[in-house]
Amino acid sequence: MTDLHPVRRALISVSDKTGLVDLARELADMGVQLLSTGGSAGLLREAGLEVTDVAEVTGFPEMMDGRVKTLHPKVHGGLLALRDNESHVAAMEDHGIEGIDLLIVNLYPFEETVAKGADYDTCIENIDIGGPAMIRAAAKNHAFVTTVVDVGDYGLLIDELKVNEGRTSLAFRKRLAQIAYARTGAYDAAVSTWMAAAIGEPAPRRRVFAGTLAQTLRYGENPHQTAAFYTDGTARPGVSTAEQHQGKELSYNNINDTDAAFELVSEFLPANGPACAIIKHANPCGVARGGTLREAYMRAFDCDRTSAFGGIIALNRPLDGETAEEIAQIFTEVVIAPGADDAAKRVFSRKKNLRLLTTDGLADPATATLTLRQVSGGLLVQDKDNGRIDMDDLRVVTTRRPSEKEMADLLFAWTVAKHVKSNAIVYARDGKTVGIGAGQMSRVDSSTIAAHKAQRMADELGLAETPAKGSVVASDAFFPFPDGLLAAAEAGATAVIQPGGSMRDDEVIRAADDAGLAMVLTGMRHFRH
Ligand SMILES: NC(=O)c1ncn([C@@H]2O[C@H](COP(=O)(O)O)[C@@H](O)[C@H]2O)c1NC=O
Repeated sequence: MTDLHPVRRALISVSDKTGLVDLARELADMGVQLLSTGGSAGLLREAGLEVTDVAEVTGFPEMMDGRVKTLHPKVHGGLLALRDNESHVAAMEDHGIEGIDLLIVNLYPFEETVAKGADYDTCIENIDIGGPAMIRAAAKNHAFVTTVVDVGDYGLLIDELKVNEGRTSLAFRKRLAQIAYARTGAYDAAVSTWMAAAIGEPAPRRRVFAGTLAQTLRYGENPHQTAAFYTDGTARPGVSTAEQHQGKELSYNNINDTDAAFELVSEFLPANGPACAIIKHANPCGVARGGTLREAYMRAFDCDRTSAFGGIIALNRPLDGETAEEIAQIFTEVVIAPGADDAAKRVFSRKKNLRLLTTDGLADPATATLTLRQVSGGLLVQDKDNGRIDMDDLRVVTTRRPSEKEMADLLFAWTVAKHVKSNAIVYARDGKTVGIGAGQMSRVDSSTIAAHKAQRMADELGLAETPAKGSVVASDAFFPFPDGLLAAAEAGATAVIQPGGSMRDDEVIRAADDAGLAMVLTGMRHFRH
């Protein structure tokens, strides 16, 4: 196999024409002959470059609204022919096929068209056929042909050609071929995913997921694991789309925790007041509302000062200077917020290791997206838990109704519990968590841990009594027995929110009545594993 292969003839057919003229000019200067399709050729000609229309090569005009332009043996033969195979060379001579050494194609903007919410027919018309066909052909023949599918690779191509005096190396062509197949694969993944949604197919027989490398990571969850971060093109505000203002690169665990933090704080609409969530190991260790952002942060911090050290902080409003000053008092890994003012940025510039991320708004908790989890030999796919309840969805099942204040705290605690790993128990009072029990195999243990954390908060802050006294408690799933509920009552909770639905609901409700608790059932569970 020849290693360095000369580029004498290039076919250019691009939808995104960014950087095209500059690239083509460089190629022309190197003596490369340019072939091109309608719009691309027009642009190059306007720029004064000499171009041959593909239609002239094929002998057929572009037709059917561009559905057929390059689908012709003169194009595909030129891309696929093995230059060192006698019968291929003979076929080229017999049929007047000239080799194409370089293919520059980017595809109809199908993904962007879908993202804009275009109608069915418009999406269909934006499925590129000729482009992927050429890309796959050229990439298969990487022994001789160079395939460029990303505008971002134009510079690399020119450098490669300059270094090798108008030729490309096999290693370079192989690398670009891999990128090319990933591009056509991702393109078809987008088409099939869109079609599944369009025809209402929730579990298509074959499912393809695609991602674009956003960042290679120094390591994974642990230093001996390699890792990388891929984005799926979704424009959702959050860790994948945020702007990083300072600090070193995010790690695997940072990305995971920042996502958990921002998704949680996004539950709290800015119009309903400032809110803050502090996350450690993907679980909240403090969540609070406040009159100001600073107050929301301080109240969240007070829930579990020990765990908050080295945490990830998410805010539902743009970060201001006074909140930044407060946050800067201890070591924090990441702060994410829908904006940050100059004063805040000035404060953080003193903390070189702190990463500040700003987003374009909050993530809509009601958006229907998918979550994926890998198991050995497969992927579990489900809708993201975007279930939400309000006051009207609650069923009061105890003799005593929750007071208005209890009701507000119940809904707050329930919202937080949705973001805590199961079994989740959350104590809350006055719009702040006062004890969170996460990820235990027994609900009673989660209850006990949450109560213990509340007591520790009392000790740390020098409070006269545990803040669990007079709190409310949320449980992400039903209490199978009265024991978990009684543990909460013993800790001082006065009202309970839980899904209900246990075989022993009657027993649990009786126990609540006997303990003087008010209890509401949501009819919705929020397991999170
Ligand atoms: N049908 C074909 O034979 C065909 N060949 C190339 N294309 C696409 O046409 C676009 C470029 O068109 P133009 O140069 O006319 O702006 C590229 O995105 C390319 O992938 C085609 N269009 C759609 O399939």
